[in-house]
Amino acid sequence: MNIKLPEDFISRMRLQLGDELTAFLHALEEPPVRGIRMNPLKVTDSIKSLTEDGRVPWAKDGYYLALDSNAGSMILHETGAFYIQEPGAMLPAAVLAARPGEKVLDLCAAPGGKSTQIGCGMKGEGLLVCNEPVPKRAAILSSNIERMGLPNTVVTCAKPDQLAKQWPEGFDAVMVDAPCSGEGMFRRDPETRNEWTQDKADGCAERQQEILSAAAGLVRPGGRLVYSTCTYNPRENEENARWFTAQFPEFSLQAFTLPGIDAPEGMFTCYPHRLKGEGQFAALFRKAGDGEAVLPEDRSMPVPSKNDSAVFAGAFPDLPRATHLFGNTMISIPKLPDLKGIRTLRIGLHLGEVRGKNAFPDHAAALCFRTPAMQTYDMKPEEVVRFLSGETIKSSLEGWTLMRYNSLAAGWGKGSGGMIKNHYPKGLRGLHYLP
Ligand SMILES: C[S@@+](CC[C@H](N)C(=O)[O-])C[C@H]1O[C@@H](n2cnc3c(N)ncnc32)[C@H](O)[C@@H]1O
Repeated sequence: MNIKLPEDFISRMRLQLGDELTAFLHALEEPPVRGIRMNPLKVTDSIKSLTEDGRVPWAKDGYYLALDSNAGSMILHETGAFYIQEPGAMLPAAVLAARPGEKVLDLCAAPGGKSTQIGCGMKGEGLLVCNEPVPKRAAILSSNIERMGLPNTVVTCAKPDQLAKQWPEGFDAVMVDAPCSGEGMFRRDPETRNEWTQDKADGCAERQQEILSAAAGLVRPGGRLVYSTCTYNPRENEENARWFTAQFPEFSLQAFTLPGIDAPEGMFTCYPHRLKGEGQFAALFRKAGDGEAVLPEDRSMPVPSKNDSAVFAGAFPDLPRATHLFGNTMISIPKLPDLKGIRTLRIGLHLGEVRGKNAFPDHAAALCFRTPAMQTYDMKPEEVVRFLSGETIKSSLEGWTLMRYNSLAAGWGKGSGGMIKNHYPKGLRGLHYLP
């Protein structure tokens, strides 16, 4: 790795770390640390071949991952058995500690590392709104939410101030994992060293203040806010955290501890020479008072006709009942927040469609299925590789079939005349999956 660190960055880190600078610079030239988070909604036992590098102390279900692991190409990745995330990045959601039944907003959510960690902690109960203002990134976020099988999740694509107007004090907990100067990426992605300038970092600090200002209004009295970045820059981190409590005195920093982490002042930075992970900062705030998170319900969204509901429930009796129609898709969400005027990509669990007399299940519904009473087909490794590339599978089964691998659903197939026709989404098909 021959890309030099910017001189201004080194000078600032000297002031920041003093005697530790040499150890820090040395650590930046070491190989990066990788990690993986098992999906507790799908996997009950850890997957031995992927978890033998040991646990990440501060993150439930987090493990270190060998540098040369090809976990991202594995079929188990496609079935949502795990999410690849470097260990430092697992800290902010661990600090937020979202609980089942809460209303939680992840304001800067793509590609979904923190969102999926939060969603797993909520065990599919309550409401998780994942927002990403950049449309292409929001689509990736939505697909990761689907893959991990998280129901009760809404994916929006909006600016934070629009959400602040729509949902004042609507959430028990808000995550602000803000866009930043990315110094914590210098080891994992050395190219980022070339893009860094002090001016850019200053620009990030201003944008972070705008996002935090919007976030303040979204938290209910007594609720929590976690602010995080993947940079070491105090202007974006500690100074912004203190700026926030000065601007919004109803918020105060809260001490937190997690295994291997002690933050008596409510702020913590992962430095690679101190902890096994890449750079990450997290601050925990609590809003004064005590109040309920109230999200106005949307009563204008269409509901499926009785006939269509009956057709769908008849074909898929084990799926939850459809509560609304999102375009042509039947969805299930216990309480629908008011989404009028907000660009929305995903609402709750997408069940499927009814066309005429026929019901067609959605891919998301397959990935959310936990204990199917319906027809399943357990694929062998060579079959699942073919299934994920769009091929048919030989079988005498008839009708809709949940296609599984290692007890986890990979998608839908429909059996007819000795073949199971492939309903794995065209956009996800690929040839390079590994058993
Ligand atoms: C650090 S990344 C988030 C990573 C994500 N939380 C995860 O764990 O996978 C910051 C995200 O904020 C988005 N973003 C950019 N400008 C924003 C804004 N003004 N408000 C909210 N999010 C913004 C970026 O597009 C980017 O996806």
